[in-house]
Amino acid sequence: MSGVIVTGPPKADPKDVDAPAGYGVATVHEAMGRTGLLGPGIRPVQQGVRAAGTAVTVLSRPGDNLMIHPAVEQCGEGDLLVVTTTSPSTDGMFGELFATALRRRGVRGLVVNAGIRDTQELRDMNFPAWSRAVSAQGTVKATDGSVNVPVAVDGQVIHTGDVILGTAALGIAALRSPRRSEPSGSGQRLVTAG
Ligand SMILES: O=C([O-])CC(=O)C(=O)O
Ligand SMILES: [Mg+2]
Repeated sequence: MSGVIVTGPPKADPKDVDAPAGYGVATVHEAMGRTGLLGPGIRPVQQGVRAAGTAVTVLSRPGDNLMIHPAVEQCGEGDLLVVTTTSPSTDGMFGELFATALRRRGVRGLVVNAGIRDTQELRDMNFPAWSRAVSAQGTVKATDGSVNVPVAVDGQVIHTGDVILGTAALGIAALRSPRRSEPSGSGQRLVTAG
């Protein structure tokens, strides 16, 4: 796989990120016309958290978390990291070390369409995270992939710059703004994870 790292992608307007943060996922999803709900395969790692952030996306090989490293470098204040793999995987590709690095950059949380580990530490850190699986299975750091390209997560395509909202109930939704189709990339989708 030949990868690409897109730097300096368009970011959501902070008011578009913070506006839905006070509402539950179900409310926002309904208000957006019941569109974009991701499947229930992505589950909260802990209860009692809510996160809203701008998507930085990662496409990795299964069982290989190399690309999360450059993705962390692309993350900044108010972002939320979204990771998927090129074929299904439940390996634990994210844990407390990555969470610590992301938190230092002001990142608000994580959605990983694969496995997560160090879950007790993530709860102790109060780091909001949603995943397909919990698994201590280690991953290699060997193969290139992509950062900030569109990624598919449980039935929806998430673009870098989309707004992601997560709460600790069931469900995850992706809601697309019509502006997203503009070539300038100035629009964002609202993605909710609950
Ligand atoms: O290091 C890894 O491969 C993933 C992990 O456990 C961490 O981020 O703490
Ligand atoms: Mg670890």
